[in-house]
Amino acid sequence: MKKFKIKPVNTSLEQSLKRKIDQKTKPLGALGRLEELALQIGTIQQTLTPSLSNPHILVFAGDHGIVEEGVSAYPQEVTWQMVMNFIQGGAAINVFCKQHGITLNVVDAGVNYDFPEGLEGLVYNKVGKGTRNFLKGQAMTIEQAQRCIESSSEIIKSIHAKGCNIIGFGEMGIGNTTSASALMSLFCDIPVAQCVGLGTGLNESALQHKTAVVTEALKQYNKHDTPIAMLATFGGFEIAQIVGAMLQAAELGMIILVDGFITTSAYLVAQAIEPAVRDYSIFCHQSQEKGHTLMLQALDVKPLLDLNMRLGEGTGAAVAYPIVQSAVAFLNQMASFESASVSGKKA
Ligand SMILES: O=C(O)c1ccc[n+]([C@@H]2O[C@H](COP(=O)([O-])O)[C@@H](O)[C@H]2O)c1
Ligand SMILES: Cc1cc2nc[nH]c2cc1C
Repeated sequence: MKKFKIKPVNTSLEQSLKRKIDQKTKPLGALGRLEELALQIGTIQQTLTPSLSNPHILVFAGDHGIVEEGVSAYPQEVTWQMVMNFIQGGAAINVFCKQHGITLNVVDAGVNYDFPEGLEGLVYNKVGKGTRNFLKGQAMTIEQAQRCIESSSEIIKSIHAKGCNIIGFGEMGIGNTTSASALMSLFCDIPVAQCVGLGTGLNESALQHKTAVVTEALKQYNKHDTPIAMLATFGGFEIAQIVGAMLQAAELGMIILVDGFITTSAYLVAQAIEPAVRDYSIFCHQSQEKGHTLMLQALDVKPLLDLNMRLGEGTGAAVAYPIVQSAVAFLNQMASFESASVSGKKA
């Protein structure tokens, strides 16, 4: 198994960054969460003048054998059809990436479809044509999970080599909220019923069925399983590739933008493998998918946005990006009390 060397961020600059933030022409603390972001980014980059360069969002796509159990409101072919939509520029994530100057890459991590060769904008990294139904055995082999992690880490290295220092992750995969719910229940130790939600839009009776499917599947869990074994048993190829991508991005000191419910489930696995991935991660939004609130609470993190979104694709990360830009911009560009000759707080 590939080992990632993720350094917890060095906090020695924290005091100087705080001082710089406090000297800006504003009441102390008045930029709220933007101040926390500026501090985090300055600490990640070890500078009082951080910058964001060549932002990317990667959408990992994969199919799920568990859809045989009737756990999604949409048919499996939507996964490949949406991949084509991403490539043609017509999805929500295309619109938001274009709006904010973010480069979008789409990765076929394991879609159950043979894409024609040479599609521009598609990264061919298929590890299997969809996972197996995890009600009937492991979704993928440990070897496949490892291959996902290793191959996606290579994708991140090549993007980093193009000068990218901030990267968001999104996903596309009919059925993947079922995997994410199973992972959440295991990694957060939260009862299944609180982890399962409507996904793309189930009705009440289908929700009960989905809950029963996850409950039954989790009987396979063995408490001696490693995070990789848990990922292989209940995950998806796109989820596993996001795990490798996050770990590699953190090793390279990049800022990681975490999207919604499924992406955060990948983060749970990444953090279980290497806890220091936390220092590099920004939790962009609170998805409307039921389990996401508890998942974020279990992680003790507060997302930047709560817009009732539940799309995935990295859309929460894309919409949060300008907020991250604002944090870096105020730190670099605002005047200080001294430079602008503004009186500071009364003693
Ligand atoms: O990101 C989220 O929070 C989110 C919440 C619910 C659904 N989704 C998207 O919907 C798909 C999975 O839903 P489902 O019902 O098929 O499991 C998948 O393509 C996800 O990108 C995404
Ligand atoms: C249409 C559609 C678009 C999506 N994008 C991410 N998940 C999705 C699920 C569906 C069904």
